[in-house]
Amino acid sequence: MPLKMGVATVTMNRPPVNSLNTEHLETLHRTFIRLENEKCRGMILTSSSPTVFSAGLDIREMYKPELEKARKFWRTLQDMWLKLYSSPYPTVAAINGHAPAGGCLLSLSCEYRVIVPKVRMGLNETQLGIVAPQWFQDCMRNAIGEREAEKALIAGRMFSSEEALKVGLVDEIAQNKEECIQKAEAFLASQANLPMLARKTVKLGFRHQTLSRLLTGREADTKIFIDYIFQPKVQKGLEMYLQSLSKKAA
Ligand SMILES: CCCCC/C=C\C/C=C\C/C=C/C(=O)SCCNC(=O)CCNC(=O)[C@H](O)C(C)(C)COP(=O)(O)OP(=O)(O)OC[C@H]1O[C@@H](n2cnc3c(N)ncnc32)[C@H](O)[C@@H]1OP(=O)(O)O
Repeated sequence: MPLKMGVATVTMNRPPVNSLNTEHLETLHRTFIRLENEKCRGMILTSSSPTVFSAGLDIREMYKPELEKARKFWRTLQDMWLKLYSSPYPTVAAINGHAPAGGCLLSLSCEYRVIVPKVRMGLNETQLGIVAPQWFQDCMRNAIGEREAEKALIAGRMFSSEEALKVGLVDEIAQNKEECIQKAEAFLASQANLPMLARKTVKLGFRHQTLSRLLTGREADTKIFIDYIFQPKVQKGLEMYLQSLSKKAA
């Protein structure tokens, strides 16, 4: 995590697709805490993969899990998201590859998004037979508005880079990762002279409702997750999805 002029670039590096298991989520959470403690001036979130930003939650954490491990997984996801979404420093996602589901959530939790061409992003949970949790939905709604979010979430729509720009899911398209990082740095530079306290207060004001919805209902949210994924038909769906992903590789 190099800090250049107080700006950190956090590069996810969990091959092959940066899927988010408990350990990876813990690493991200610790990183965001450290950045806050070190009074970082801005953060760029990106990926070491040339084709994938993040494939979202690691489906193997939800497929036939032990109950306590599944609970821990979900609480760690909540912790990581609460830290990122409420970060006092400016955040940019340099989306240098596909960003389905939890990968899309990561980018939506940043303040500004730059994407490379020819990749897809969105909350595709419905297509997997699972449901994007309320706070995932809130992040999408906050980015693109009620009507577009409702349509996208019901369909589990994956947007192309161009479609994402058109609907406001991302702020800019860059030609490649290098340009993506340059544009991310330019956004952070545009924020650098703003009084930090005022900036942070306005950001948290906008995000307060979404954050408190989870903060006041964390246990209930965990229970909803557990009850949902332990349903036999949901497990069957996850099994088939995992098989389809593996078959693709074969
Ligand atoms: C109100 C009620 C609310 C109830 C809430 C309850 C439940 C909801 C809970 C959570 C919400 C879920 C959020 C999620 O994030 S679910 C994950 C969704 N992710 C996806 O659908 C992406 C799947 N992956 C892909 O589409 C592709 O892999 C890719 C990202 C486009 C990359 O393609 P590429 O061709 O480069 O790679 P491969 O497809 O060959 O994959 C390589 C390798 O990785 C494995 N893999 C891919 N994605 C995942 C994943 N998300 N988890 C685990 N493993 C993954 C894939 O199987 C391959 O493995 P192999 O061993 O075969 O090499």
